[in-house]
Amino acid sequence: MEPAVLETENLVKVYGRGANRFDALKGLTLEIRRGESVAVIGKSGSGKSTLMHLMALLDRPSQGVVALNGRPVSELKNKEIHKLRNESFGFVFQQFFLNPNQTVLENVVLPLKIAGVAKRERNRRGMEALERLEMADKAKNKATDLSGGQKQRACIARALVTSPSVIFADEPTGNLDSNTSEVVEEILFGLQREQGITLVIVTHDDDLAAKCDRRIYLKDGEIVQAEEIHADSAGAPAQGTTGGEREDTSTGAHVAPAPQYPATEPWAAPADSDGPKHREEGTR
Ligand SMILES: Nc1ncnc2c1ncn2[C@@H]1O[C@H](COP(=O)(O)OP(=O)(O)OP(=O)(O)O)[C@@H](O)[C@H]1O
Repeated sequence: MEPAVLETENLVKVYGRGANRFDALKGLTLEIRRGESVAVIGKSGSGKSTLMHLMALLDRPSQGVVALNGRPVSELKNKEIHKLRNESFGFVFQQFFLNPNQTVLENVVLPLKIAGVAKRERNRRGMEALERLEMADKAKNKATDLSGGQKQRACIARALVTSPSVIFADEPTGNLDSNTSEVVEEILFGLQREQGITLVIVTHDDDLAAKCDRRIYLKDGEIVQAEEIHADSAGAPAQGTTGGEREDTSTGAHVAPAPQYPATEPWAAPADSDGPKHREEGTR
C-alpha cells in the first residue's frame, strides 16, 4: 500500500462565534494515499469545500492536525505554508479563476511566477504543460478567447506547471457540458495513471465520483462512510470512518452551489511576502 500523502486527525472547523457559531467539520480523521483518486461527496453544506480547503492548506483548522507526507503542517508560518502549497498542490476550480487580462500562458505560469522562477524557465515549463494539454496553440490568446473546455484545460495546465504531488479539484466539471466533462475527467485520471498524481475531487457528480478509487461521504461535517470502489470488500467502511448510514446523494434535490471563492487564493502570495498580487475573475 502506498504511504499517506495527506492525513487529517480530528479536524474541526468552526465558523463564527456565539449565537453565530457554526461547526462545519466535527472531528474528521482520514488518510489520502499517494497516487489514489478520492471523491469527496455529500449534499450542499455538508463541509466538502471546507475539508478541501483545510487539506490544501488554504485555511487553518480550528482544531486538529493536517499532515503532508507525514509532517504536521498546521503549526507552520503563513510563508512556509504558502511555499509548501505552491510546490506540492495544483488547483482546479469550477469557476476557472483565469485572469481575463492575461494570455493563457501568463495564466498558466502564475504559480511559477509567484515562486520566483525566472521568466524564460517558467515560460518553458508553461509551454510544456500546455503541450501536454494540447493547448500550445492557444498560449498567446487571451483567456477570454477560450471555450469552457479549453479554459478548464488551461486551468489543469496551471495546476500541473509546478509538478505537484496532489491536484485538488473542486467541481472541475461543474461548468462544462457532458462531452467536455468527459474530456476533462479523462485528462485528470490520465495524470493520476501516468504520473502518479493524487487526485482529491470535490463533486456532486455521481458519475465522476464513481470513477474515483475511493469515495468519502460527508454529512453535517462528519464522514458517514468511505467506500473502496475497487476493493474486494466494496461497501465496507474504510479506515478513518465512523461507519453509519450512507448518504444518498442521488435523491437529494440539488441546487447548483453558488460559486464560492477559496478562503485564500491558492496562487496569492502570503501577506508577509513580496510576491506579485493579482486579481482573477470567475469566468463562464
Ligand atoms: N466563511 C464561512 N463563514 C460561515 N459559515 C461558513 C463559511 N464557509 C462555509 N460556511 C458554512 O459551512 C458549511 C459547510 O460549507 P462548505 O462550503 O464546506 O459545504 P459544501 O459541502 O462544500 O457545500 P457546496 O456543495 O454547496 O459547495 C455550510 O453550512 C456553510 O454555510
